[in-house]
Amino acid sequence: MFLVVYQVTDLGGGADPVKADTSRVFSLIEQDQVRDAQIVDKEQRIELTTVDGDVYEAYWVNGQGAELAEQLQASESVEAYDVEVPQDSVFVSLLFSFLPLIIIIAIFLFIMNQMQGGGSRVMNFGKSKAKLITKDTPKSTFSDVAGADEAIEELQEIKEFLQNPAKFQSMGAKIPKGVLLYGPPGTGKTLLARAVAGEAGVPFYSISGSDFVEMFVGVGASRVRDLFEQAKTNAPAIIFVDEIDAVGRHRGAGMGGGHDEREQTLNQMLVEMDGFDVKSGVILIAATNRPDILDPALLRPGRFDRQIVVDRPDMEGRKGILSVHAKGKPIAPDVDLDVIARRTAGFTGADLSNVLNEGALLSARGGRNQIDMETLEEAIDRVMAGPERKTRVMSDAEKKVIAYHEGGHALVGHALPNADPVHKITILPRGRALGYTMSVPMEDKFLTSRSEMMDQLAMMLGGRTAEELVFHEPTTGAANDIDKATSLARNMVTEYGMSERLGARKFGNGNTEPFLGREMSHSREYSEEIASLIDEEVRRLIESAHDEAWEILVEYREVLDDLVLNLLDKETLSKEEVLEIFEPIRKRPSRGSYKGYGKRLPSDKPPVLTPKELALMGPKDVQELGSGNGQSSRHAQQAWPEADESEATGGRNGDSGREGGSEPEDRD
Ligand SMILES: Nc1ncnc2c1ncn2[C@@H]1O[C@H](COP(=O)(O)OP(=O)(O)OP(=O)(O)O)[C@@H](O)[C@H]1O
Ligand SMILES: [Zn+2]
Repeated sequence: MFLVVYQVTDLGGGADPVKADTSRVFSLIEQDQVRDAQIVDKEQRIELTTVDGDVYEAYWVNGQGAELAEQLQASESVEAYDVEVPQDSVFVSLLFSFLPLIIIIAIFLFIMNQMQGGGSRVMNFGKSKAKLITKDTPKSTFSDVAGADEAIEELQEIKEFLQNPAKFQSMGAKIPKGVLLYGPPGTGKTLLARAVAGEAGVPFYSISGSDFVEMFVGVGASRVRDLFEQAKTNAPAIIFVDEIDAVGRHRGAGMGGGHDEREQTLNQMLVEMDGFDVKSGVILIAATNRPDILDPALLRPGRFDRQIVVDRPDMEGRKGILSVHAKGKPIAPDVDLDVIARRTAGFTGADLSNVLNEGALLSARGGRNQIDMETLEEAIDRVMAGPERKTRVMSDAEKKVIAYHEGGHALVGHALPNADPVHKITILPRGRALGYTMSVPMEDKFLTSRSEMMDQLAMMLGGRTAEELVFHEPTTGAANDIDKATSLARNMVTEYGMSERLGARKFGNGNTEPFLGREMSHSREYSEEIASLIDEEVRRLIESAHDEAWEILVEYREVLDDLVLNLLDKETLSKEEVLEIFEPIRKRPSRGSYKGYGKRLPSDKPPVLTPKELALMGPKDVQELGSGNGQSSRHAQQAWPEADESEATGGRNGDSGREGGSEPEDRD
């Protein structure tokens, strides 16, 4: 910073000054030899240019500065002189006094950042603020959501409230403050929440729980406050918190006694929820796929006390979702959405929308102007197992092993009475699988019987068994099958009470996904004896399934060879082609009755008939059934010959269809 006295001229012009004695400088000035000068007060230095153009530099002692200035001013030859008083700017001096503090804070931030898992989040949390909370008024309506009729019905009330809060308030109606949507990823929870806002025409504030947690200390809680403030000023409105489990986990259950930041955020959310009431016209909708780990405080009355399941769609639902997403796409006339819905058991809405999108991409790439059935079939395979890897080169020997392996699955499955029909076999590598056999259940199932599980076990082991039988050498290809078979057998013993020796009891088995502290208490809820008994029973189930697969494959070795030849030739066989090859196979009889009753004798009385079954029977049969004499009871037994073995068992609902069936039998 220059303190300019008089006018500033070009000082010195860049020539290097010659060092001169102070006395010389004084005398030069006195003799009017100096043209201009620059005084640097702080350094007690003077730089001068003589009338001859020489440049000198000299230092003076403290106090001489004023004298110099006086002399310069008095001198007649001096055209200009300049005093420079270098002074630290306010900013610089502040910087220096706060520098230690700044360094400390920087180190602290750095450490915090490291603790939060690295990255440069601290540096850009200003940025993330912008995208963290999004606000819009969605255009979507309930008609964009298919296959979730029950959820929509439940949300109807919320929509009506948001459309006219005053009406509900004047009636003193109790409206839930919070609605929790839970279900697997991609089932349309976000879509539903947006549809409520769209239907009611209210603003939709959205934030994701994991974003909260990723943020920097103390910010999470204040963001929650912001969010509620904003929503309240724009009420009626919806606040949508996706992945609420990220903040709403059981408090104090994290590693090392809990995550402070998360807890603060959660507490703030609870405070906000308690603080607003129906009058505010704000409704909180949260989504999670882990409702089990939520802090119970969140689920208490007055908070998320309305809970709605959003599950994988059933066949009708899948068809509906497919039609929603087919809208606006050029679908070829040969496309039958019914067939596609049937083939996609276990798919979520997101998967199905992917199928149509993949179909559109494939068609565009292939230069077609319509999406046809064949393309959609290919799209299903892609969504199910990743894109076909045509480039992967497989040796002929490996191809043969894979063909026998897949053939083993298919043949065993076909020979068993309860396995799902084979839909397709391929030895084309896809995703992580080297080949797969796809079987499709006839209908969505919510209960799986013991006999069905036994058949599934044998089918799972069919691939490995074929390798053993044909090559006398198993490969790594069966690892995934073995994994699945083991967990199924283990579940049968420890979850579904299907072991005769252990009875209908549950044993925590660590098979369920471990979470929080629970994992530990899970591992041992029973004695060593029980543990080894469980192992023995699991082993028995697997062994008997293995034996069964072996028997079937030995019996139909010729059919297996035939199938393999065809597979090596065509790589993919359709259902019809497979059925033709399997022509000689006779289905095995139903398996022997379940002995798990112990001393208890099963009733020989058949179950009641459903109205549909009654309608199918002639009037004579009904009469006989109703008459109650010995003869009719024998008749009834014949009408239901498998009375004592088709014992329906504790169901795995929903995903059972996928478990046993349509998932690729992976050979990785
Ligand atoms: N029931 C449905 N009807 C129509 N489309 C659906 C349905 N479910 C999902 N989709 C499609 O899948 C996409 C993803 O669904 P969405 O994001 O709503 O799932 P989500 O349950 O919120 O998933 P996540 O738990 O991963 O957040 C939607 O944008 C929509 O295209
Ligand atoms: Zn396999």
